[in-house]
Amino acid sequence: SVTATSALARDASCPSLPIEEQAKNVSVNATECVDDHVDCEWWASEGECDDNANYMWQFCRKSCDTCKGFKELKLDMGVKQTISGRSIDPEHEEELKELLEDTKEYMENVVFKDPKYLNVRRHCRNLDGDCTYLAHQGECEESPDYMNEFCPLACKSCMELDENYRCHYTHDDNDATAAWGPGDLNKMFERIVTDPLYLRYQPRILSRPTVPMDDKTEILQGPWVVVLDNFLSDEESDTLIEVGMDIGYKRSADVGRKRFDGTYEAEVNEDRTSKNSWCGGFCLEDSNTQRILQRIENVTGIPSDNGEMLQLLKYEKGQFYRTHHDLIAHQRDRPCGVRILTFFLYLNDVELGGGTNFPELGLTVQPKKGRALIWPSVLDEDPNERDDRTDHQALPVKAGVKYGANAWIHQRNFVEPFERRCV
Ligand SMILES: O=C(O)CCC(=O)C(=O)O
Ligand SMILES: [Fe+2]
Repeated sequence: SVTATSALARDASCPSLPIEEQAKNVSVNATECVDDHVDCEWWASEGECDDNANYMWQFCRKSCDTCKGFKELKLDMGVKQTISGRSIDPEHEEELKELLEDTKEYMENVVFKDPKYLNVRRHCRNLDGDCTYLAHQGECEESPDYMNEFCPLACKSCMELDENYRCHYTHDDNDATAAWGPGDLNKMFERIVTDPLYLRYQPRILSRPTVPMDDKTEILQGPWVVVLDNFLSDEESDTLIEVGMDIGYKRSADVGRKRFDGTYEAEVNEDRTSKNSWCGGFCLEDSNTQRILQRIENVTGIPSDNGEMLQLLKYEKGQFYRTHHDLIAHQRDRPCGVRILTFFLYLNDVELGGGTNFPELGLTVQPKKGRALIWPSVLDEDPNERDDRTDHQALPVKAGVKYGANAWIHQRNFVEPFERRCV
Protein backbone atom coordinates (compact mmCIF):
# COMPACT_ATOMS: atom_id res chain seq x y z
CA SER A 1 0.00 0.00 0.00
CA VAL A 2 1.13 3.51 -0.64
CA THR A 3 1.62 5.48 2.54
CA ALA A 4 0.94 9.16 2.62
CA THR A 5 4.59 9.91 3.17
CA SER A 6 5.97 7.84 0.33
CA ALA A 7 3.30 9.06 -2.04
CA LEU A 8 4.08 12.57 -0.99
CA ALA A 9 7.73 12.01 -1.67
CA ARG A 10 6.93 10.75 -5.15
CA ASP A 11 4.03 12.87 -6.19
CA ALA A 12 3.80 15.82 -3.89
CA SER A 13 7.15 16.90 -5.11
CA CYS A 14 4.98 18.92 -7.45
CA PRO A 15 5.28 22.12 -5.45
CA SER A 16 9.05 21.97 -5.70
CA LEU A 17 9.17 20.94 -9.36
CA PRO A 18 10.83 23.36 -11.73
CA ILE A 19 8.51 26.29 -12.28
CA GLU A 20 7.76 25.35 -15.90
CA GLU A 21 6.62 21.89 -14.79
CA GLN A 22 4.39 23.32 -12.11
CA ALA A 23 2.78 25.61 -14.60
CA LYS A 24 1.64 22.74 -16.82
CA ASN A 25 -0.54 21.36 -14.06
CA VAL A 26 -2.47 24.47 -13.30
CA SER A 27 -4.72 27.00 -14.81
CA VAL A 28 -3.20 30.42 -14.55
CA ASN A 29 -6.48 32.19 -14.02
CA ALA A 30 -6.18 32.39 -10.28
CA THR A 31 -9.23 34.43 -9.44
CA GLU A 32 -11.75 31.74 -8.46
CA CYS A 33 -11.70 30.39 -4.96
CA VAL A 34 -10.81 26.82 -5.92
CA ASP A 35 -7.82 24.49 -5.86
CA ASP A 36 -6.02 24.17 -9.16
CA HIS A 37 -4.54 20.76 -8.42
CA VAL A 38 -6.33 17.61 -7.24
CA ASP A 39 -3.77 16.99 -4.49
CA CYS A 40 -4.07 20.42 -2.90
CA GLU A 41 -6.11 19.29 0.06
CA TRP A 42 -3.68 16.50 0.85
CA TRP A 43 -0.60 18.69 0.47
CA ALA A 44 -2.22 21.29 2.72
CA SER A 45 -2.75 18.61 5.38
CA GLU A 46 0.97 17.77 5.12
CA GLY A 47 1.95 21.34 5.92
CA GLU A 48 2.83 22.33 2.38
CA CYS A 49 0.96 25.67 2.68
CA ASP A 50 3.81 26.78 4.94
CA ASP A 51 6.69 24.85 3.42
CA ASN A 52 5.86 25.67 -0.18
CA ALA A 53 3.96 28.91 0.25
CA ASN A 54 4.95 30.36 -3.09
CA TYR A 55 3.24 27.59 -4.97
CA MET A 56 0.53 26.62 -2.53
CA TRP A 57 -0.89 30.06 -1.74
CA GLN A 58 -1.52 30.63 -5.37
CA PHE A 59 -2.53 27.26 -6.75
CA CYS A 60 -4.16 25.71 -3.67
CA ARG A 61 -6.06 28.83 -2.65
CA LYS A 62 -9.04 26.93 -1.30
CA SER A 63 -7.11 24.42 0.81
CA CYS A 64 -4.66 26.99 2.12
CA ASP A 65 -7.46 29.46 2.71
CA THR A 66 -5.68 32.19 0.80
CA CYS A 67 -8.45 33.13 -1.65
CA LYS A 68 -9.10 36.48 -0.11
CA GLY A 69 -5.46 37.18 0.58
CA PHE A 70 -4.56 36.22 -2.93
CA LYS A 71 -7.08 38.58 -4.46
CA GLU A 72 -5.85 41.33 -2.21
CA LEU A 73 -2.26 40.61 -3.07
CA LYS A 74 -3.13 40.69 -6.70
CA LEU A 75 -4.29 44.25 -6.34
CA ASP A 76 -1.57 45.25 -3.93
CA MET A 77 0.90 47.31 -5.88
CA GLY A 78 2.55 48.63 -2.76
CA VAL A 79 2.82 52.20 -1.55
CA LYS A 80 0.32 54.61 -3.08
CA GLN A 81 2.01 56.49 -5.88
CA THR A 82 2.26 60.26 -6.03
CA ILE A 83 1.30 61.18 -9.57
CA SER A 84 -0.09 64.66 -9.04
CA GLY A 85 0.31 67.56 -6.63
CA ARG A 86 2.82 70.16 -5.77
CA SER A 87 5.98 68.25 -6.59
CA ILE A 88 4.72 67.05 -9.97
CA ASP A 89 4.85 69.16 -13.08
CA PRO A 90 1.18 69.32 -14.31
CA GLU A 91 2.45 68.56 -17.81
CA HIS A 92 3.59 65.18 -16.58
CA GLU A 93 0.44 64.16 -14.75
CA GLU A 94 -1.13 62.49 -17.78
CA GLU A 95 2.04 60.57 -18.53
CA LEU A 96 2.34 59.41 -14.95
CA LYS A 97 -1.24 58.23 -14.98
CA GLU A 98 -0.53 56.22 -18.11
CA LEU A 99 2.61 54.81 -16.56
CA LEU A 100 0.64 53.68 -13.54
CA GLU A 101 -1.94 51.97 -15.76
CA ASP A 102 0.87 50.34 -17.62
CA THR A 103 2.33 49.05 -14.35
CA LYS A 104 -1.02 47.56 -13.40
CA GLU A 105 -1.23 45.83 -16.73
CA TYR A 106 2.32 44.49 -16.26
CA MET A 107 1.39 43.14 -12.85
CA GLU A 108 -1.80 41.45 -14.05
CA ASN A 109 -0.67 40.13 -17.37
CA VAL A 110 2.98 39.42 -16.86
CA VAL A 111 3.85 39.06 -13.17
CA PHE A 112 0.70 37.12 -12.29
CA LYS A 113 0.52 35.08 -15.50
CA ASP A 114 4.04 34.18 -16.55
CA PRO A 115 5.13 31.17 -14.48
CA LYS A 116 8.69 32.36 -14.23
CA TYR A 117 7.50 35.06 -11.81
CA LEU A 118 6.18 32.47 -9.36
CA ASN A 119 8.78 33.13 -6.68
CA VAL A 120 8.62 36.90 -6.82
CA ARG A 121 5.01 37.78 -7.54
CA ARG A 122 3.91 37.93 -3.94
CA HIS A 123 6.73 40.33 -3.16
CA CYS A 124 6.98 42.60 -6.18
CA ARG A 125 5.67 46.05 -5.23
CA ASN A 126 6.58 49.68 -5.13
CA LEU A 127 8.03 50.48 -1.72
CA ASP A 128 8.43 54.19 -2.40
CA GLY A 129 5.58 56.61 -3.18
CA ASP A 130 7.69 58.25 -5.87
CA CYS A 131 8.46 55.06 -7.81
CA THR A 132 6.27 55.98 -10.76
CA TYR A 133 7.67 59.50 -10.88
CA LEU A 134 11.25 58.22 -10.59
CA ALA A 135 10.66 55.66 -13.34
CA HIS A 136 9.29 58.45 -15.52
CA GLN A 137 12.48 60.44 -14.86
CA GLY A 138 14.58 57.56 -16.17
CA GLU A 139 15.84 56.43 -12.77
CA CYS A 140 15.30 52.73 -13.55
CA GLU A 141 18.23 53.04 -15.95
CA GLU A 142 20.14 55.68 -13.98
CA SER A 143 20.00 54.05 -10.53
CA PRO A 144 19.10 50.41 -11.09
CA ASP A 145 20.46 49.32 -7.69
CA TYR A 146 18.01 51.45 -5.73
CA MET A 147 15.13 51.13 -8.19
CA ASN A 148 15.26 47.34 -8.54
CA GLU A 149 15.10 47.03 -4.78
CA PHE A 150 12.49 49.68 -3.97
CA CYS A 151 10.57 50.16 -7.22
CA PRO A 152 10.68 46.82 -9.05
CA LEU A 153 7.08 47.17 -10.16
CA ALA A 154 7.40 50.66 -11.64
CA CYS A 155 10.59 49.54 -13.36
CA LYS A 156 8.98 46.29 -14.52
CA SER A 157 11.95 44.52 -13.11
CA CYS A 158 10.23 42.06 -10.76
CA MET A 159 12.52 39.26 -11.91
CA GLU A 160 15.41 41.15 -10.28
CA LEU A 161 13.96 40.02 -6.94
CA ASP A 162 14.71 36.41 -7.87
CA GLU A 163 18.25 35.64 -6.72
CA ASN A 164 18.77 32.94 -9.33
CA TYR A 165 17.92 35.40 -12.07
CA ARG A 166 19.66 38.43 -10.58
CA CYS A 167 22.89 36.85 -9.46
CA HIS A 168 23.61 34.65 -12.48
CA TYR A 169 25.90 32.24 -10.69
CA THR A 170 28.90 31.26 -12.69
CA HIS A 171 29.90 27.89 -11.25
CA ASP A 172 31.64 26.94 -14.49
CA ASP A 173 34.28 29.62 -14.45
CA ASN A 174 34.61 29.77 -10.66
CA ASP A 175 38.00 28.12 -10.66
CA ALA A 176 39.33 30.29 -13.45
CA THR A 177 38.54 33.52 -11.61
CA ALA A 178 39.40 32.36 -8.08
CA ALA A 179 42.23 34.14 -6.28
CA TRP A 180 43.49 30.87 -4.82
CA GLY A 181 43.74 27.35 -6.12
CA PRO A 182 45.26 24.55 -4.03
CA GLY A 183 48.72 25.57 -2.78
CA ASP A 184 48.34 29.32 -3.36
CA LEU A 185 47.64 30.12 0.28
CA ASN A 186 51.01 28.71 1.36
CA LYS A 187 52.75 30.46 -1.52
CA MET A 188 51.35 33.84 -0.48
CA PHE A 189 52.38 33.51 3.16
CA GLU A 190 55.83 32.15 2.23
CA ARG A 191 56.31 35.19 0.02
CA ILE A 192 55.18 37.65 2.68
CA VAL A 193 57.54 36.25 5.30
CA THR A 194 60.58 35.91 3.01
CA ASP A 195 60.42 38.81 0.52
CA PRO A 196 62.96 41.47 1.64
CA LEU A 197 60.41 44.09 0.60
CA TYR A 198 58.39 43.30 3.69
CA LEU A 199 61.26 43.27 6.19
CA ARG A 200 60.25 46.82 7.02
CA TYR A 201 57.13 45.36 8.64
CA GLN A 202 59.22 42.98 10.77
CA PRO A 203 56.98 40.02 9.89
CA ARG A 204 56.45 37.68 12.82
CA ILE A 205 55.15 34.18 12.26
CA LEU A 206 52.95 33.13 15.18
CA SER A 207 51.82 29.92 13.57
CA ARG A 208 52.60 28.15 10.31
CA PRO A 209 52.01 24.76 8.67
CA THR A 210 55.49 23.27 8.60
CA VAL A 211 58.44 24.40 10.62
CA PRO A 212 61.80 24.35 8.79
CA MET A 213 64.21 21.76 10.23
CA ASP A 214 66.86 24.28 11.28
CA ASP A 215 64.40 26.66 12.88
CA LYS A 216 65.02 26.75 16.59
CA THR A 217 62.31 29.28 17.41
CA GLU A 218 59.09 28.18 18.98
CA ILE A 219 56.75 28.50 16.09
CA LEU A 220 53.44 26.80 16.50
CA GLN A 221 52.52 24.24 13.87
CA GLY A 222 49.13 25.07 12.44
CA PRO A 223 47.50 27.51 10.06
CA TRP A 224 49.39 30.64 9.06
CA VAL A 225 49.06 33.55 11.48
CA VAL A 226 51.38 36.46 10.73
CA VAL A 227 51.86 39.89 12.31
CA LEU A 228 53.18 42.89 10.36
CA ASP A 229 54.13 45.93 12.42
CA ASN A 230 53.96 49.51 11.19
CA PHE A 231 51.88 48.37 8.28
CA LEU A 232 50.03 51.70 8.62
CA SER A 233 51.59 55.00 9.54
CA ASP A 234 50.18 56.80 12.58
CA GLU A 235 48.53 59.30 10.31
CA GLU A 236 46.90 56.56 8.21
CA SER A 237 45.52 54.93 11.36
CA ASP A 238 44.22 58.22 12.76
CA THR A 239 42.57 59.11 9.48
CA LEU A 240 40.72 55.79 9.35
CA ILE A 241 39.42 56.31 12.89
CA GLU A 242 38.27 59.81 11.97
CA VAL A 243 36.41 58.85 8.80
CA GLY A 244 34.77 56.10 10.83
CA MET A 245 33.49 58.80 13.17
CA ASP A 246 32.27 60.87 10.22
CA ILE A 247 30.27 57.92 8.91
CA GLY A 248 29.10 57.03 12.42
CA TYR A 249 29.82 53.83 14.35
CA LYS A 250 26.73 51.66 14.80
CA ARG A 251 26.17 48.47 16.75
CA SER A 252 27.82 45.58 14.88
CA ALA A 253 25.68 42.84 13.37
CA ASP A 254 26.22 39.32 12.07
CA VAL A 255 24.64 37.56 9.11
CA GLY A 256 21.06 36.67 10.01
CA ARG A 257 18.15 35.01 8.23
CA LYS A 258 17.84 34.73 4.50
CA ARG A 259 15.15 36.92 2.91
CA PHE A 260 12.89 35.87 0.03
CA ASP A 261 15.09 37.70 -2.48
CA GLY A 262 18.25 35.89 -1.43
CA THR A 263 19.70 38.74 0.64
CA TYR A 264 20.43 38.27 4.35
CA GLU A 265 19.18 40.17 7.37
CA ALA A 266 21.70 41.82 9.67
CA GLU A 267 21.35 40.27 13.11
CA VAL A 268 22.44 42.05 16.24
CA ASN A 269 23.29 39.62 19.04
CA GLU A 270 24.96 39.44 22.43
CA ASP A 271 28.06 37.67 21.10
CA ARG A 272 29.24 40.85 19.46
CA THR A 273 28.93 44.12 21.35
CA SER A 274 31.25 46.37 19.34
CA LYS A 275 30.24 49.15 16.97
CA ASN A 276 31.37 49.53 13.39
CA SER A 277 31.01 51.56 10.24
CA TRP A 278 31.56 50.49 6.64
CA CYS A 279 34.10 52.43 4.67
CA GLY A 280 32.13 53.03 1.47
CA GLY A 281 31.28 56.24 -0.42
CA PHE A 282 33.55 59.16 0.52
CA CYS A 283 35.53 56.91 2.85
CA LEU A 284 36.29 54.48 0.04
CA GLU A 285 37.24 57.29 -2.33
CA ASP A 286 39.50 58.92 0.25
CA SER A 287 43.14 58.83 -0.86
CA ASN A 288 44.16 57.47 2.54
CA THR A 289 41.83 54.50 2.13
CA GLN A 290 42.91 53.93 -1.45
CA ARG A 291 46.56 53.89 -0.45
CA ILE A 292 45.87 51.32 2.29
CA LEU A 293 43.79 49.10 0.00
CA GLN A 294 46.53 49.26 -2.63
CA ARG A 295 49.12 48.23 -0.04
CA ILE A 296 47.00 45.25 0.99
CA GLU A 297 46.64 44.31 -2.67
CA ASN A 298 50.43 44.52 -3.16
CA VAL A 299 51.18 42.35 -0.15
CA THR A 300 48.52 39.71 -0.79
CA GLY A 301 48.69 39.73 -4.57
CA ILE A 302 44.89 39.61 -4.58
CA PRO A 303 42.96 42.35 -6.45
CA SER A 304 41.43 44.89 -4.08
CA ASP A 305 38.09 44.33 -5.84
CA ASN A 306 38.02 40.91 -4.16
CA GLY A 307 37.79 42.73 -0.85
CA GLU A 308 34.79 43.99 1.07
CA MET A 309 34.72 47.63 2.11
CA LEU A 310 36.89 48.11 5.17
CA GLN A 311 34.84 47.48 8.28
CA LEU A 312 35.94 50.06 10.85
CA LEU A 313 35.54 48.84 14.42
CA LYS A 314 35.21 50.53 17.77
CA TYR A 315 35.21 48.66 21.09
CA GLU A 316 34.57 50.55 24.27
CA LYS A 317 35.44 49.26 27.72
CA GLY A 318 33.81 45.85 28.27
CA GLN A 319 32.97 45.29 24.60
CA PHE A 320 34.02 42.14 22.74
CA TYR A 321 33.32 39.75 19.90
CA ARG A 322 33.03 36.18 21.11
CA THR A 323 34.60 33.19 19.39
CA HIS A 324 33.51 32.94 15.76
CA HIS A 325 34.85 32.23 12.32
CA ASP A 326 34.99 34.82 9.53
CA LEU A 327 34.01 32.42 6.74
CA ILE A 328 30.37 32.78 5.64
CA ALA A 329 29.31 29.38 4.32
CA HIS A 330 26.52 30.46 1.94
CA GLN A 331 29.00 32.60 -0.01
CA ARG A 332 30.71 29.47 -1.34
CA ASP A 333 27.97 29.27 -3.98
CA ARG A 334 27.74 32.99 -4.57
CA PRO A 335 29.61 34.92 -7.23
CA CYS A 336 32.11 36.35 -4.70
CA GLY A 337 33.01 32.99 -3.15
CA VAL A 338 34.00 32.62 0.50
CA ARG A 339 36.22 34.90 2.55
CA ILE A 340 39.67 33.40 2.19
CA LEU A 341 41.74 35.84 4.21
CA THR A 342 41.32 38.33 7.04
CA PHE A 343 43.70 41.27 6.95
CA PHE A 344 43.03 42.83 10.34
CA LEU A 345 44.35 46.31 11.19
CA TYR A 346 44.86 47.72 14.69
CA LEU A 347 44.39 51.47 14.59
CA ASN A 348 45.41 52.46 18.13
CA ASP A 349 47.22 51.27 21.25
CA VAL A 350 44.77 49.86 23.76
CA GLU A 351 45.41 50.51 27.42
CA LEU A 352 44.37 47.07 28.62
CA GLY A 353 42.69 44.03 27.07
CA GLY A 354 41.18 43.92 23.58
CA GLY A 355 43.54 41.29 22.19
CA THR A 356 42.65 38.98 19.32
CA ASN A 357 42.64 35.43 20.64
CA PHE A 358 42.72 32.14 18.70
CA PRO A 359 41.42 29.54 21.17
CA GLU A 360 42.38 26.54 19.03
CA LEU A 361 45.95 27.82 18.75
CA GLY A 362 46.35 29.24 22.22
CA LEU A 363 47.46 32.53 20.69
CA THR A 364 46.62 36.11 21.60
CA VAL A 365 47.78 39.15 19.66
CA GLN A 366 47.84 42.49 21.44
CA PRO A 367 46.59 45.59 19.63
CA LYS A 368 49.30 48.02 18.55
CA LYS A 369 48.75 51.10 16.44
CA GLY A 370 49.48 50.41 12.76
CA ARG A 371 49.86 46.65 13.25
CA ALA A 372 48.34 44.16 10.81
CA LEU A 373 47.34 40.61 11.71
CA ILE A 374 46.78 38.19 8.83
CA TRP A 375 45.16 34.78 8.92
CA PRO A 376 43.33 32.55 6.43
CA SER A 377 39.75 31.35 6.74
CA VAL A 378 40.33 28.42 4.39
CA LEU A 379 42.62 25.45 3.86
CA ASP A 380 45.67 25.56 1.61
CA GLU A 381 44.77 22.27 -0.08
CA ASP A 382 41.16 23.34 -0.66
CA PRO A 383 40.76 27.12 -0.49
CA ASN A 384 36.97 26.93 -0.61
CA GLU A 385 36.85 24.90 2.60
CA ARG A 386 36.86 26.43 6.05
CA ASP A 387 39.89 26.01 8.29
CA ASP A 388 38.27 25.44 11.69
CA ARG A 389 41.54 26.15 13.46
CA THR A 390 41.25 29.89 12.80
CA ASP A 391 38.29 30.42 15.10
CA HIS A 392 39.02 33.63 16.99
CA GLN A 393 37.60 36.24 19.32
CA ALA A 394 38.11 39.85 20.26
CA LEU A 395 38.72 39.81 24.01
CA PRO A 396 36.94 42.46 26.08
CA VAL A 397 38.59 45.83 26.29
CA LYS A 398 39.49 46.34 29.95
CA ALA A 399 40.66 49.94 29.81
CA GLY A 400 40.61 52.53 27.06
CA VAL A 401 39.04 52.19 23.63
CA LYS A 402 40.03 49.89 20.78
CA TYR A 403 39.84 50.86 17.12
CA GLY A 404 40.44 48.34 14.36
CA ALA A 405 39.54 47.49 10.79
CA ASN A 406 38.66 44.29 8.99
CA ALA A 407 39.74 43.83 5.39
CA TRP A 408 38.00 40.64 4.32
CA ILE A 409 39.23 39.18 1.08
CA HIS A 410 37.20 36.81 -1.08
CA GLN A 411 37.95 34.14 -3.66
CA ARG A 412 36.46 36.24 -6.45
CA ASN A 413 35.36 39.80 -7.22
CA PHE A 414 33.22 41.15 -4.38
CA VAL A 415 32.50 44.70 -5.52
CA GLU A 416 30.30 43.91 -8.48
CA PRO A 417 28.03 41.25 -6.91
CA PHE A 418 27.77 43.43 -3.77
CA GLU A 419 26.17 46.15 -5.86
CA ARG A 420 23.67 43.66 -7.22
CA ARG A 421 22.90 42.47 -3.68
CA CYS A 422 24.25 39.03 -4.51
CA VAL A 423 26.66 38.47 -1.67
O1 LIG B 1 38.72 42.95 16.99
C1 LIG B 1 39.39 41.95 16.80
O2 LIG B 1 40.47 41.76 17.36
C2 LIG B 1 38.88 40.88 15.88
C3 LIG B 1 37.56 41.23 15.28
C4 LIG B 1 36.97 40.13 14.49
O3 LIG B 1 37.33 39.00 14.60
C5 LIG B 1 35.89 40.41 13.51
O4 LIG B 1 35.41 41.56 13.47
O5 LIG B 1 35.51 39.50 12.77
FE1 LIG C 1 36.51 37.78 13.00
